[in-house]
Amino acid sequence: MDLFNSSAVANILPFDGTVEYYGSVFNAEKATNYFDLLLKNIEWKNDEVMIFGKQITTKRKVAWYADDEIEYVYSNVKKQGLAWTNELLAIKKQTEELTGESYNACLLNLYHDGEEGMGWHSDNEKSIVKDSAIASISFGAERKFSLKHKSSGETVSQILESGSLLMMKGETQTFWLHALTKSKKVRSPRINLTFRKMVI
Ligand SMILES: O=C(O)CCC(=O)C(=O)O
Ligand SMILES: [Fe+2]
Repeated sequence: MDLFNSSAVANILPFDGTVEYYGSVFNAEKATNYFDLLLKNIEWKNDEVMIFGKQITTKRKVAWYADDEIEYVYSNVKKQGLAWTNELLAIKKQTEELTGESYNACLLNLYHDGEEGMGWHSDNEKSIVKDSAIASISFGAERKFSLKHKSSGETVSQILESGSLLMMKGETQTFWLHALTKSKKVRSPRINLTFRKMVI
């Protein structure tokens, strides 16, 4: 770590990948403002996922925004990327500056409360550029984000604050799963954005 560079961010993974938690990068006022704008302006849809061969409609809502021509196949459902909104472009720009990476798509998730979460998975579809950075921005309720090593089972957790940035990169998706843990204690909504680099 460069001790003279105050923006140096530590890797929270012990091995086999890099996950950097920057903490809050948007102040509370900006975070609340973005939460309200995204809630209102994003075309939220219930997600369709395949669980043990059954099509399930999730309570969690999702949306897929991307540069032209990029589509996304997920649980056998093909999604055409919607055109970037002003606030998404502003958040994307700031995320690119902070992480020193560029992104061409964003998956948004709206969790109404702690009863909604996301199970263990890795974002390693062929449509994603291999080992590219994925930047995750959170607004609203604080939630626990966990990573689990695929062979050792070792886990690492991080509370994601409102306005925070977490970046996963390198071999993280090859060796680790991640999940958003459910919690009965969380009674307010959270919006998460994952900026990605898709193959074009
Ligand atoms: O909500 C989160 O923090 C995680 C979202 C996630 O893993 C995903 O969209 O692939
Ligand atoms: Fe993910």
